[in-house]
Amino acid sequence: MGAPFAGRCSTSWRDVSGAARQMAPNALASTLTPFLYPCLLDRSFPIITRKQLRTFRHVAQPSRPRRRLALPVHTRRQTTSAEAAADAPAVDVNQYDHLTPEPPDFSSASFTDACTLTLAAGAGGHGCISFLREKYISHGPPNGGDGGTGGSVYIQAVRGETSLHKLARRGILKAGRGKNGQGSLRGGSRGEDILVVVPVGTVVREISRHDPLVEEDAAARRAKGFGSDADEHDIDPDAEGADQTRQWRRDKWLLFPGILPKAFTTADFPPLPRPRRSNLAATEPPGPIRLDLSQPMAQPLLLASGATGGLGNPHFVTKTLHKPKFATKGEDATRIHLQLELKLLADVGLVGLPNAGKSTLLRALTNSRTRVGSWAFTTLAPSVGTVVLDNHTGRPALAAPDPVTGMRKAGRTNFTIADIPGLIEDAHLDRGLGLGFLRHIERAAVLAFVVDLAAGDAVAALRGLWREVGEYEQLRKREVAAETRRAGGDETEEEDGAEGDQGGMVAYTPYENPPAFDPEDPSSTHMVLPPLALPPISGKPWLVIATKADLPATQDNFAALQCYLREVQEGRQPHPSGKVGAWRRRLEAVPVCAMKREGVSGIAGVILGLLDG
Ligand SMILES: Nc1nc2c(ncn2[C@@H]2O[C@H](COP(=O)(O)OP(=O)(O)OP(=O)(O)O)[C@@H](O)[C@H]2O)c(=O)[nH]1
Ligand SMILES: [Mg+2]
Repeated sequence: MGAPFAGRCSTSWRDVSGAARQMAPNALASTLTPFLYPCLLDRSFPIITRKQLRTFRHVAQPSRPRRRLALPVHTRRQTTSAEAAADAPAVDVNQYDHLTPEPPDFSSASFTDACTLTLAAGAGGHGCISFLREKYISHGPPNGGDGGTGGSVYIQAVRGETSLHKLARRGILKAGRGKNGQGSLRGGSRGEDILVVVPVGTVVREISRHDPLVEEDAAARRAKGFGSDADEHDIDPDAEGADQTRQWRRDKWLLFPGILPKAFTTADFPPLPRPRRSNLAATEPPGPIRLDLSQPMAQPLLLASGATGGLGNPHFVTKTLHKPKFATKGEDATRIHLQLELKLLADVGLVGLPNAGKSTLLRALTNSRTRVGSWAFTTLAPSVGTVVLDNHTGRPALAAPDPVTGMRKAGRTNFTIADIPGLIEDAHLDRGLGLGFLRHIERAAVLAFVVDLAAGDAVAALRGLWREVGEYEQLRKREVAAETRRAGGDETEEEDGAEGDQGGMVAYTPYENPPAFDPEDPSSTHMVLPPLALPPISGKPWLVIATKADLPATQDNFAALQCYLREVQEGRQPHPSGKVGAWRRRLEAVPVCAMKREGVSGIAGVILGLLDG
């Protein structure tokens, strides 16, 4: 019961409630509300408890409005079509346009293209200490089951996933722990596996790893006087004292209830069994993990196998010890700290200054609903659109027939275009949104430089864009070289213009055609494949799309751009990237007004020529 309201009003609740009981609720509401509500609001009503107030509120609820009866049809006033048109809000049905969209038409998907993630395999379940108890067998033999193996962590690249934002939010993913063993020799069940689903195009790099078994081995080596860099083959695992460090590890043993911990020092404990790995561990990729999941995977790939479970007490029966009252705990599991980086897979990458019209162009070419606005950095996340060719019927490939088979490639029915946020001058110094988004055009087969003809010198803009792309390429090379050094691989850096490397990255190939596994070769696993070779960015075919050609006084700018490209193609001008072996076979500039879809239809043909040529 709440505290009563204190007040000065002389009317008592009893008077009001007595009156209320005699009146119909609606009548009460209409009669008393003008009087009561001010009293209640300034808390001047005497001794009304909260419960009474609730009762009053219930009584004074205004009744629901009555349902109106439908009028007979003949009594309704018929409105003429002219009147209806005058009353209706002025909506121009032709006003909506895919290229000048309103905010509700913008797609707003969350997008994350890089994140770190910790994956923890499941720990093993504990072994069980149990003894057979049956009628007439009061002290039977030990029958504790082994602990279950922990859950494993798998990864799979699938089509349909487009972003890493869900994983970025999780931070850590843990597989299930194995269940403990039980009596009657019942082993614990396996822990639950987890599957990390990533978009196709994700690059996975291992940052660090916590492997309890490796750390225990290292500790054992140190205890025996070997340096941490001692070769594994130098150490005899069965040597006297090899398991000394594990023997007295209290935390590895489970004791029967009632046994005091001091029994560890007095009882004749067997040596702790050597740590075991589950059989699945043999199929893990060799660490440190570096994967390029550039294809959809038919099956998940194991990243970290669960730890093995502990041993039940029957394992410790000896000639002298018939009823061991101890079992071992399950092993701790591996934890891997990974960096995931998504590099969108698109055939064409749009590169341009902010506000150049990239997103409008993407909307003109595809059904993309990317945001468009007349200010810089409208686009904050990359988006990919698909250009459908000839209504999905495909078109004959332009490439020459294969000299061996004499067959032409299958007709292409579509190609994809990636729109990324705009680059500004000195983006490599982290101005604007930086260069990070260029990772999404790294794998594109063709680069389309989008230049705004109405925003000053188009040639200077093109040179500025190439400068930033060149800086990005240098940055990536340094990163890859550092990563290769960390992984203990080849330290030599690739020469400019040579085949691009992936920092020893292992490209994933579906399981259908696994390379032969050679048990004699320690480096041979089903994952080791030739490194992926991509041409450097300056070696990719490229074109220039000159936007806003509808605006006045842009013709001269376009003519100067065309002249510059012709000179670059003929070798009279250096390539804008400054690289010697850069691509300059067929340089074209396409003038368009993306907002009115003018000149856009020719772009698909030019791009197809570069893609298939
Ligand atoms: N006149 C004219 N305006 C255009 C054309 N293309 C785009 N615009 C306008 O230019 C402005 C910028 O267009 P966006 O497509 O958002 O430019 P963006 O390059 O994607 O810009 P960021 O996302 O900031 O990098 C918008 O107001 C468009 O309507 C064109 O061909 N002609
Ligand atoms: Mg944009």
